[in-house]
Amino acid sequence: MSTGAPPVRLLDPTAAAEVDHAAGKILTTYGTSATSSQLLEHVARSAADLSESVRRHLRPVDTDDGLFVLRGLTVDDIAVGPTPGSWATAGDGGAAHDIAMLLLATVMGDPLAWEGQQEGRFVHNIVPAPGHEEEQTGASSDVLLSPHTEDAFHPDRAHLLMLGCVRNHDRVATTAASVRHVRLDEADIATLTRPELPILPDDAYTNVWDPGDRRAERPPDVSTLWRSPDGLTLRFDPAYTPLAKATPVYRAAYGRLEAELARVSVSVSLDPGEVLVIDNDLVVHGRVPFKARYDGTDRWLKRASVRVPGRTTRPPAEAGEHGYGQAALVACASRGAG
Ligand SMILES: O=C(O)CCC(=O)C(=O)O
Ligand SMILES: [Fe+2]
Repeated sequence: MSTGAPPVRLLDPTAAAEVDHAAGKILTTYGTSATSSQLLEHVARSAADLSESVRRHLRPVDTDDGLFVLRGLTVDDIAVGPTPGSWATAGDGGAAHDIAMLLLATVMGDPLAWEGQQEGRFVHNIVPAPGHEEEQTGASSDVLLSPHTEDAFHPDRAHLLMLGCVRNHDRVATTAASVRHVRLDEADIATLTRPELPILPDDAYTNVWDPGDRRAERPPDVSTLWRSPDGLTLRFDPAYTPLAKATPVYRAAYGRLEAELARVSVSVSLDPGEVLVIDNDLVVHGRVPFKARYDGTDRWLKRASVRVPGRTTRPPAEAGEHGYGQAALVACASRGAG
């Protein structure tokens, strides 16, 4: 695995204070980061008022790395309180950071949430949880979280994924691999562009159709790779892809893509206050294994998802997919709600 340094965008103290101040005002008004339409409208208005300097730092991902680290925000390790024992008990822990994430998300596009994930909240808490150590979800720890496209099963998945660090004493790394750095021959790209396998919903969802549901009988086959007008993009989640059903040719090409992604993968150990912004069409992300502490000092990330209106990075056929009954909730902030 390569450890090439990711592009860093540094907010100066004035720009960082501006984001903190706007988030603090919203938190004082609502007393919670739980999202209501009023709070989202307030976030949209405040985001529209952020300075040119903040906006410049949040311009689209502009290198083939497909990501950047926003640095300059800070976290008070004492004031933020102990790391919650699971997302379900996180409540308003680190609520000011939730709102800061929403403000940043809103500058970049429309924040996105899911009815069936973390009770529809727009900012998720990613913390290790007892009993989930070996899952392929954000709550695991003991196992490698293998590289994946976020919410790969769904046609309305995020264009951008944001991971904001609240605490990471053990400097546990997120991994990221860009499809724009892989070397594959044209035949493999053509094979992996052909829809041959579905991607099934991951274990973090509570209310998708169960496998017995008649509507789930025909999971749509999807393209793993796609040549968009912008360049090559991918949709990849081997842990939830029934590879055993593929032809040997497809399996071999998929294996070569997986090996290339491992070759170009970089490790990003986030420090408190840093926000990793990942282009979910270019980059698959994961996390190295670690030992959870379960003592209130565990690693704690905030996660937000963003849709960018007008993007043309995906196969048109995706628009007809059912998404397994999972509804995306989109705050249409970038179009100036309120
Ligand atoms: O824990 C991490 O660094 C990434 C976890 C992850 O895949 C996610 O939150 O979507
Ligand atoms: Fe993820």
